Amino acid sequence: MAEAEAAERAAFRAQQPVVLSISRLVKKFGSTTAVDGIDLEVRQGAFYGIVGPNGAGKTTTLSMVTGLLRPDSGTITINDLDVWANPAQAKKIIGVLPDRLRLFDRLTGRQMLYYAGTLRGLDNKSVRERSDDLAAAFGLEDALGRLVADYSAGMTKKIALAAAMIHSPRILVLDEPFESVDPVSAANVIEILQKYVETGGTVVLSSHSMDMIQRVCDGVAIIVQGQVLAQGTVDEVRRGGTLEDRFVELAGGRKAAEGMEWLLNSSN
Ligand SMILES: Nc1ncnc2c1ncn2[C@@H]1O[C@H](COP(=O)(O)OP(=O)(O)OP(=O)(O)O)[C@@H](O)[C@H]1O
Repeated sequence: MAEAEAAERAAFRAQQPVVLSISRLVKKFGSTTAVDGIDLEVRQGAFYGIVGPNGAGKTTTLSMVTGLLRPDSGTITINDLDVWANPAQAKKIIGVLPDRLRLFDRLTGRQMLYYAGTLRGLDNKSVRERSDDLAAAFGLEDALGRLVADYSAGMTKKIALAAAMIHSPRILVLDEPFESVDPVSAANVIEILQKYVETGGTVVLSSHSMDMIQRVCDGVAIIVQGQVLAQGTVDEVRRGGTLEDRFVELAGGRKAAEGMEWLLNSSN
């Protein structure tokens, strides 16, 4: 986005209320500290990206934010509501796209949206109307009658995203929403999400696509080994370079070819 526009948006964003606050969050799995004291604040209307190398703790963090995984310590509040003290209330205002999709895939797309909507308390008519709107927005009109088990990876991602949005949540937490999604569909999804944040919704997503984050997000956090090493507006974090350069610098540089002589010499 243009620099002046980005600065204007950042100034506006700084005046918005904090909708997600993460404080001193810790999660260990045995001897592995997956999340090591994370502090983060996300304001209303933000399009916020969380990036980090594989195993950095992104999914673990987002699972705790959405009430799926209990933290060892620390607090998470959404709209001033402590997620782990009031999980049922908090979940009403969150839409979740989890990382490892475990869907009821013996349902058709329409049945899955019906299930998601009804579970969130919507009546039949609203579910039907919203399902049609979402299917059109995600280009899934022709797939609604088919079993989700038979969807491609990208289609599965899109139906899960539609299910996450059907109850019009105030905050969407999306773990790698663009993985396997083709570029045209990704652009459509981004457009939908941009409209959503323009009308006061908030998006928090994790992604490995630095280009996309740099292009569409206004805030970003770089997480490495369970800690936030940089956070702020995308311009603050990238410091004049690209987000990818800053990411590689903080993640410890490239070292892929070291010690791989056996492979590199294999054609001799
Ligand atoms: N259920 C679990 N049991 C044991 N260890 C786990 C569990 N879940 C995550 N971990 C470990 O916690 C660390 C953080 O994992 P996490 O999935 O949060 O990383 P990530 O940043 O989402 O990675 P990726 O980009 O590869 O998806 C890793 O070392 C992982 O092996």
